[in-house]
Amino acid sequence: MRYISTRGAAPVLDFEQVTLAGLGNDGGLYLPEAWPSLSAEEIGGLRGLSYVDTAVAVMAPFVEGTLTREELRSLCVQAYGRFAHAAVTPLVQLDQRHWLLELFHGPTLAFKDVALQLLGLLFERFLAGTDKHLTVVGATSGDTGSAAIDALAGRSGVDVFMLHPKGRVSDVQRRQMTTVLAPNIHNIAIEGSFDDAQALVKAMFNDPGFSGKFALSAVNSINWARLMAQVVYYFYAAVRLGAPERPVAFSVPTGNFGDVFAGYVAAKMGLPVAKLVVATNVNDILHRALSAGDYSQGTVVPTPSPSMDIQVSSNFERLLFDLGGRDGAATAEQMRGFEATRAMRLTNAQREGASRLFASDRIDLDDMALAMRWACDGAGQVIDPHTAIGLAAARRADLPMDVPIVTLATAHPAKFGDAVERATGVRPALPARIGDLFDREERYATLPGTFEAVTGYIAERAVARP
Ligand SMILES: Cc1ncc(COP(=O)(O)O)c(C=O)c1O
Ligand SMILES: N[C@@H](CCOP(=O)(O)O)C(=O)O
Repeated sequence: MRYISTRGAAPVLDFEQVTLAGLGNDGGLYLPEAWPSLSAEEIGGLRGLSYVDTAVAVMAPFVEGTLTREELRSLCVQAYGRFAHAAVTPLVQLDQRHWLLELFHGPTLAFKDVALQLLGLLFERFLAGTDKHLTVVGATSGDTGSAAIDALAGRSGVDVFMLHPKGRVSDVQRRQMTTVLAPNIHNIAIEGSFDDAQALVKAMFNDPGFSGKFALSAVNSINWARLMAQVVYYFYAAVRLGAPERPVAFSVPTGNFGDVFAGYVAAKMGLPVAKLVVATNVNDILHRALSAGDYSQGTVVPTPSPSMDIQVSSNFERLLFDLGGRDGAATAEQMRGFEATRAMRLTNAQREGASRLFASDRIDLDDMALAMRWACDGAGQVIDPHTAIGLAAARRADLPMDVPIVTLATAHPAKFGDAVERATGVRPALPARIGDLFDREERYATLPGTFEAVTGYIAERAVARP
């Protein structure tokens, strides 16, 4: 499999190269040159398979030429062996139509573990026997950071510099990052929002002086391997609910558009997806883009679903490229326009293409709390604020009654205990394996959110290219 950039001017890469590279050197995001497809028979054949075997069947075409099926299987056995549930991502029924897909049984209690446990092992494999030293630069609104740190702490050949917006992640999220004291982990709280942190990371990749000096790599969903691993659970859930004979809809709490783009990839591969509901909180750039063609950046408003407090959604560029006829030059121009004015209109082709598969909704604080209470009182499920946004949108979505709707449960409720308790009166307990989180020592730096401050800090600690 070969990978091309959304902006058309970066070198074409294979799977190993794309995993190590992260962002394209033209500022674009990589995706497969062509979507692989699974026939209805092959999708039917996934029924009854374990998570690991489903993962191998779904991901094999993406790693072709780099990993054999056996090598991929062995990495998946290791990655998913760390999950606390035998089904890895179990489905839970709420009522006749509504289901939760619990994606939070990994080591750091959010859906990010599904991809990052695998990515950590891929880095290890691709670095083994080389003298390469990777400098991972990442931005987090809370969950990517802890999952990446868990996956990479103590690994040789890689340093992680993780930027989070100071005071804008939950206490559990912050401590999951800052109490990991391995020497290759460097947490940085920046003054600013997640968007500021993400812009700094992209600027580091795009700065020839900095990216020429350090072998930069990414753990955010700009890294293709992240999305590839997330495609798996759409297949895993849908075949359990009757695919390929029966279409299934998904409601996805959305911020950076990575998780829902993985659903789009599943549909492109042949999975019968009735609808992908993009559920945002009041930071609603994606809802405005999909419902009115208006992709213009607002000011980030802090909410009880902090991981979705995002106003510039990285992966939207992948969708614009794919819907716009895969024209790299046109995507580059559209993105340059956005970067200059912080606003862009979707073309008619992009709007029409998106409306075939996507619906969207914006969920405010009251509706988020209502969804938490509905799940708790009506179905005995305590859910986190992000999942609640997905569920609220799922319950309002205009879909035929016979289509099952799966809401992606993206985080464990204990990560957001205060918000859950406020809405439901129930205080979810931290799982025993991190029960002592609040007794652990924290270590992190606080920096102004400027390119000079952050790159200066990293340059003093990172290993330069030979
Ligand atoms: C708990 C949780 N839910 C939802 C999201 C949004 O996912 P995405 O950024 O892939 O759209 C995030 C952050 O990525 C998250 O951490
Ligand atoms: N919500 C995310 C933001 C980063 O998203 P990513 O999927 O691009 O890594 C987080 O928790 O950090």
